Amino acid sequence: MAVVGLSGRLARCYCLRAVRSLPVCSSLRVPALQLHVSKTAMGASQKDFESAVNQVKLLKKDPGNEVKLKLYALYKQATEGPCNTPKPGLFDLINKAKWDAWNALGDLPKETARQNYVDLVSGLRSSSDSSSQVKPEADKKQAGYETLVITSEDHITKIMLNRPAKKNALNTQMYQEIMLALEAASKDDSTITVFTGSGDYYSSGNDLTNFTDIPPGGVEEKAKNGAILLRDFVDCFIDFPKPLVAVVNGPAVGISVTVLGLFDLVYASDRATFHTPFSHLGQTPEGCSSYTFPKIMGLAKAVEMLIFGKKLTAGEAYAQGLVTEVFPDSTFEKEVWTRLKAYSKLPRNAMRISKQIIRNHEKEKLHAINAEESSILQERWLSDECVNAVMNFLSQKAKL
Ligand SMILES: CCCC/C=C/CC(=O)SCCNC(=O)CCNC(=O)[C@H](O)C(C)(C)COP(=O)(O)OP(=O)(O)OC[C@H]1O[C@@H](n2cnc3c(N)ncnc32)[C@H](O)[C@@H]1OP(=O)(O)O
Repeated sequence: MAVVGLSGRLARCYCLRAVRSLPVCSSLRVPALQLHVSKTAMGASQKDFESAVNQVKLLKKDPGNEVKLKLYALYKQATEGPCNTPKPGLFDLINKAKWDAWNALGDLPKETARQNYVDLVSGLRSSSDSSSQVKPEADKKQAGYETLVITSEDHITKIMLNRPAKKNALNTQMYQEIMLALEAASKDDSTITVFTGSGDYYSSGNDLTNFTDIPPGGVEEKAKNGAILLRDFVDCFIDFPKPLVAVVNGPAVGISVTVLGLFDLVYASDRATFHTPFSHLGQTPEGCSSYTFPKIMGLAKAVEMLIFGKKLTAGEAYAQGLVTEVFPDSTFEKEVWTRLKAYSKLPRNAMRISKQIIRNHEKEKLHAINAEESSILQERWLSDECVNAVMNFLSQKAKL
């Protein structure tokens, strides 16, 4: 009984929430994992640490209570230093187990705890990855994703956003699965990677219910975690090494529009629209759009979209250079996939290297812009303007 309770309570602590609902993996055992734990401070940066905290949520398998306790203890040591809180009472089993784990770290320096946390997560990730390798057969739906449908066929990896009942709004799980999918696609044998949406929408952007799940650290912690997630998510697009194609099957909103500036081809159905209503939501541009949009369409048109929330038709988005080509909805799928299948036969390395030449000199700049946009949004999410706009949507008083 204690173990079951421990799992539930621990899951609420320090970014372990996502692990709670997943099945326990008996192949993940503490001694093997401890081999990955460095006993000396190797100097993991704060960014590495924050990224590891985020990666814990990506684990596909529950690492078990012992490892969760170890993660908890290292997290506390890394962020607060040695345990100096009173020991919980004998019958407070869960908090006592947590206290014991933290206290056992003694005077371990914060930096070493930070590094050990990063190493432990890295070990967990490799165990998790190797136990969930993609099947060798191509052209099969890849398992392990709940919010995406991923298929590989004709040297094309297709990532389909798959929450049609919610207009493919991006919830936290979808952000995380997309990052995983991009990492896998960057290494698989496909030549190009394609994003599309299932149902009538491409995507309605950030899932506004993301704002409702407040962690123990309160709204500030929520905003901080959101900014880290956003930065990591957009970084994956900036760094993606192969040609990236958006097949925009219907309306696109918010972050699903802004990251299009980081894609290499954007094909749109004539039913698609492109809408970035940031001011309406008390928010500000993300996805590097504060830089890519003025560059793509000129300052005047970028301002209309990003500050005044003007919704563009597919034809207008094409005229502004955001979209590569528009197709009639009735023949959209057929025409686009015929085109993409032909492109996918082009030499893989040549395409990859060409993308590098075209994009690499801007990468550093894009990472810096992404970091800045994310940190500005972290503040915005705490503003009355944003809170009121989200409340209005959630209480069904407002739609776009
Ligand atoms: C890591 C954080 C990054 C943050 C950065 C991102 C910035 C953005 O992306 S801002 C853009 C945020 N998106 C929105 O504001 C869109 C909100 N949605 C709407 O206005 C309408 O739903 C929409 C115009 C898209 C579609 O309208 P309808 O055709 O009338 O459909 P419904 O409203 O009935 O939608 C069906 C169903 O889906 C839910 N839904 C749709 N979009 C979202 C969303 N973005 N977040 C959460 N939920 C969404 C909607 O509530 C309905 O749900 P049910 O009522 O349960 O059926």
